[in-house]
Amino acid sequence: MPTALVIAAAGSGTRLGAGMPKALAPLADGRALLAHCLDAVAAARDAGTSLDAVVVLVPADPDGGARVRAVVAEGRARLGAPVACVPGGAERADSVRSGLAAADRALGRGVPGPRHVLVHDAARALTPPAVFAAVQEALDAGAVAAIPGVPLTDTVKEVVLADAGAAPGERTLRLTVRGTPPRGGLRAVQTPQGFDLDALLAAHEAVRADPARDAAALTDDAMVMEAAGHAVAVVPGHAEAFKVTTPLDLDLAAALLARRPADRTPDERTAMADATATQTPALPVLPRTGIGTDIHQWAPEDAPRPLWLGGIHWPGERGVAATSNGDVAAHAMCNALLSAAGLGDLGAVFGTDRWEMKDATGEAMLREVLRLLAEAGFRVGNVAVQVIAPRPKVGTRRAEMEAALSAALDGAPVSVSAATTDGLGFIGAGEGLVGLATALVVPAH
Ligand SMILES: Nc1ccn([C@@H]2O[C@H](COP(=O)(O)OP(=O)(O)OP(=O)(O)O)[C@@H](O)[C@H]2O)c(=O)n1
Ligand SMILES: C[C@](O)(CO)[C@H](O)COP(=O)(O)O
Repeated sequence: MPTALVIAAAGSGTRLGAGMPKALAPLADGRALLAHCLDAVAAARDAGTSLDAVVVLVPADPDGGARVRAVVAEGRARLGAPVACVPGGAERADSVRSGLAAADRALGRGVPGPRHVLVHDAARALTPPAVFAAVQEALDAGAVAAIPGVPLTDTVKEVVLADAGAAPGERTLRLTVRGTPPRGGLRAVQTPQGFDLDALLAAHEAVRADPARDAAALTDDAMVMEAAGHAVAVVPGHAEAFKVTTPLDLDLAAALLARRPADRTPDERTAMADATATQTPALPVLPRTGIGTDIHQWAPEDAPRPLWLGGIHWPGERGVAATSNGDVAAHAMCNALLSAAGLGDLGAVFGTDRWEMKDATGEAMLREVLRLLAEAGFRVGNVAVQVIAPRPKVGTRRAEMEAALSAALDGAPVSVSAATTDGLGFIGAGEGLVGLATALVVPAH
């Protein structure tokens, strides 16, 4: 599919306060934010994202524009696609509209089939290749719009200005809470945002022609598509796709750069890590172990349920009482992995507000835990899980369980074992069964 990338780099960076256009602001290694963004695009391309044209929106003022063009000139060879620089507008939406027109020209009209565009913020300079890939995959699968999103970690309030209670003449306006949207249904969205190019061109044109629309209120391009009535798919984003907006974000960027295996010498990396250590908390450097358990009651004889254990179905075996599929092996593994990464446990992660995970299979939970681990900078070393129950006979299907559980963890080694309790305790009495797991995780970089 012909695909253009539009990089919005025309902003002034008021909130960063660097005294220069944000695209030029140096990160910890002295290189401009936009240079890092171009590296991220090159890395995405190397990892399989296909790009046929790149448009970079540069500041409209001649001096800032020339300096940003110079950064593009230095990085263009790494992109492996024709690159055009176009002056941006007053608001991000104005800039993007100019970029889309340039993308339209660059890809050419009359090509059979859809043309795609990825709209990316230069300010999300450290976005990992996986985010580009997820957006492009969704477009290739037929989505007209696809955006990366991450679950929220803060509770969000809708607030209103209220001066009730203010003394006469008091000028202070107070904010009061109007409501609290359920957090499980919210996502913080990132870029690149991917679209059918012709649909996005038409949607931007429609909002531009609407005098009631304020360009400053159009904070992303998905909104423009939503206004035109298009469905917008959400794919997994990544914590490292954060937007450099305030000076604190530069500290986070410095910490990330110090741990990335970029094309720097070991001495350069050590120097950066030393410089960063004074500003940011130490990053994990050692393997970490974790422990997890899960216990379920057997389902009552008069309300039978299927048994899922170790990622596989056990026909003919009595299932467990649970709202999920009750896979104690997978759940114990999730707990052990979260414990190893210091991310809490299943209750904390999937508790009451991750409604999209309700009724999830054990494998889906493991995949989500793996994603959370990656976000926190860890990959899985290995997991050992033991089922404590007189039945089913785990040994007969151990290899199948190990294969299913390992597949859910992208191939990380999983070993499965089993034990009984010699008839003792609640397990021996046939009340329920236990999953017990240990996990080792290691820093991803
Ligand atoms: N008129 C604008 C405004 C923003 N952007 C780009 O849109 C992205 C997201 O905007 P933001 O982070 O808000 O950047 P600034 O507008 O530069 O920052 P501020 O709002 O603090 O001034 C940035 O990569 C920015 O360069 C743009 O191309 N044109
Ligand atoms: C497009 C965006 O990055 C999605 O989160 C965001 O809306 C840009 O907002 P900004 O205020 O222009 O930084």
